[in-house]
Amino acid sequence: MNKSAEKSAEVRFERVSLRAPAGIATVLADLSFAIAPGGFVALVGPSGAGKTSLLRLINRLAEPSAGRIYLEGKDLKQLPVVELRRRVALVNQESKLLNMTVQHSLGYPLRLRGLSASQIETTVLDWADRLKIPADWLARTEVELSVGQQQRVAIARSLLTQPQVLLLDEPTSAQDLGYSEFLLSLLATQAQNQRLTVIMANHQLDLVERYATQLLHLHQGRLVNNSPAHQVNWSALREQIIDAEQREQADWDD
Ligand SMILES: Nc1ncnc2c1ncn2[C@@H]1O[C@H](COP(=O)(O)OP(=O)(O)OP(=O)(O)O)[C@@H](O)[C@H]1O
Repeated sequence: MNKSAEKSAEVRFERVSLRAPAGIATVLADLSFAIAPGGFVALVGPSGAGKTSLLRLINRLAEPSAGRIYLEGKDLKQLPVVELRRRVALVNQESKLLNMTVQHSLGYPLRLRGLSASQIETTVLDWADRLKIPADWLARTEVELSVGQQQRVAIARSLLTQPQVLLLDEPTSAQDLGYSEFLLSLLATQAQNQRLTVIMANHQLDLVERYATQLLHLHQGRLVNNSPAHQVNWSALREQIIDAEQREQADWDD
């Protein structure tokens, strides 16, 4: 990697490995890559390849067993975790509303940042509208929402704090095609216009290929492809991932 790419990188991994917490199994092995500000990264690979683990490293829900991770050139370990998590938001696969109504849950991170009640209300209503969260959901609690509806609320809650980096773990897994398409297009616009850096694990390659600017392809914890999206042969990639998943399933069945 040349020096200017290193300097301008928003997120940079330098020979990062991760071992499973209890044991010697290597979950991620020797990963090095850089993501530019405003990049929209498709993080792909078969189930178990390490996508969730990689996302968890970036907001320090896990620590590398070797190597370093940088945010705007600063080692993550030198950033206070609270500051890091304000700058880097993670929407994981089971985001919860913590027993609050949707409206309270959306306002909660803004309250923590000290915004006034009227600023909170305006921001919440604005982002609910942008993410197509109907007004009648706002008074509901978790048990009154489907998994897909909870997923939308979790994404809105992360976006309204305007993070610098947004980590998304399968954000469209419970959405219909129309909403998935809408969401990716909204994220691409945020990336382009607001310089939001998006790193998204997603299995729906046919959708992802239309919006991503960079591909990170993991296989068994190793980075097997890091390319600008326009250089990727997406149909070959789809075949590769399906093959890997079928091989793993066959090994499992034997
Ligand atoms: N806490 C843990 N302890 C032991 N092994 C773990 C732990 N977390 C993850 N692993 C293992 O690390 C590997 C990568 O898991 P990870 O969840 O990151 O994969 P993934 O690519 O996100 O998969 P999926 O697409 O199914 O969500 C798997 O083999 C998993 O079993």
